[in-house]
Amino acid sequence: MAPINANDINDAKAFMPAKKVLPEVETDGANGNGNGNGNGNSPKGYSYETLLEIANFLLSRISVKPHIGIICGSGMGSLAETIQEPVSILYEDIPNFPVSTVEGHHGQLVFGKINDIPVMAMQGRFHYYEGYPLWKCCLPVRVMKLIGIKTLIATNAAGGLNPSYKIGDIMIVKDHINMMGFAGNNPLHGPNDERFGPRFPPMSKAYNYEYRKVAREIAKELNIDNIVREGVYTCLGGPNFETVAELNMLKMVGVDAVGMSTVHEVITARHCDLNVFALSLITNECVTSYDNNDEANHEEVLDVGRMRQDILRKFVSKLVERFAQIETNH
Ligand SMILES: O=P(O)(O)O[C@H]1O[C@H](CO)[C@@H](O)[C@H]1O
Ligand SMILES: Nc1nc2[nH]cnc2c(=O)[nH]1
Repeated sequence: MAPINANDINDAKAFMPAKKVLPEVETDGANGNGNGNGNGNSPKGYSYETLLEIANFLLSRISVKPHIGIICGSGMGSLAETIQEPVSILYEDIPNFPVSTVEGHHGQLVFGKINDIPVMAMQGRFHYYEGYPLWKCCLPVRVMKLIGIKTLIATNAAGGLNPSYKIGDIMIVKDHINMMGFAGNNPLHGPNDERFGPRFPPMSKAYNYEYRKVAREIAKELNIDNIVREGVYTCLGGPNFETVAELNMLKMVGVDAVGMSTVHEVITARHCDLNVFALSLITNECVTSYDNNDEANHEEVLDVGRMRQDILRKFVSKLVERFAQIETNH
């Protein structure tokens, strides 16, 4: 056989579901996991001033400041299609902004209104497995804070680990387990900038209780309470889906749904005092038995997102309306 060369290795990218050029893997920490000093103060991190520049760039493009930020999960980008009077800005046109590389993540911000409430939606989030350090995955959350957003609604696609969960269920996230954090990989790793928040932020009330209660009420009003659950989410680094043994371990420690996002975004959001609501769309049932021949795959994840898009749009637009009311009353 002909010897393998660098071009052959590059050709392997053709088999990846990437739609854009992959980012350089950023290893600005001594441990090579991309997190060392990566909280915005390292030479390779982004300073408060750089984030402010991004925020000001965005504010110069819009006429109304958004109150609520929405992160659209894999295959859930159509949530942003409910936005009226939309102003879309591609990530690649925003100075110093990362770009989306994953199928099902369009790669743009959409500003406008949902039920008359000014919002900003990320049609595409950034994942650790794309090669971004966690602080960079969460950079848009800090930008949200700087442009005046008070509430973050994070959505994600996740595997259902709780045996009672079905494909297409929507799980209100009541808590998370930061598995990557257990190994020291945290978006807040590195020097702390007090202008964003404290060195040691609490996480015991990460997912706003009032929002969760209202979300359950909305589920009843929309007659979808039979598919709406409440549970614990965890994020693993990905990009591979989990082994049977890994899933059984997660189940034992109380995880209801597993994905590859959200946890670090929520930590960053709580650090800078955003109110947080998160939901998981259960896109696949996790395989916890060696007798089960099913295998998780990204196409199915995207298909379930499409299948549930109408319900999710209705649900999220009600959430936006009611969360805004709660904030006005406070
Ligand atoms: O968490 P979101 O971005 O919704 O996507 C989830 O679905 C993808 C795997 O199919 C992974 O990116 C996982 O994190
Ligand atoms: N880690 C992980 N992420 C997912 N995203 C959608 N489904 C899954 C899953 O089963 N596992």
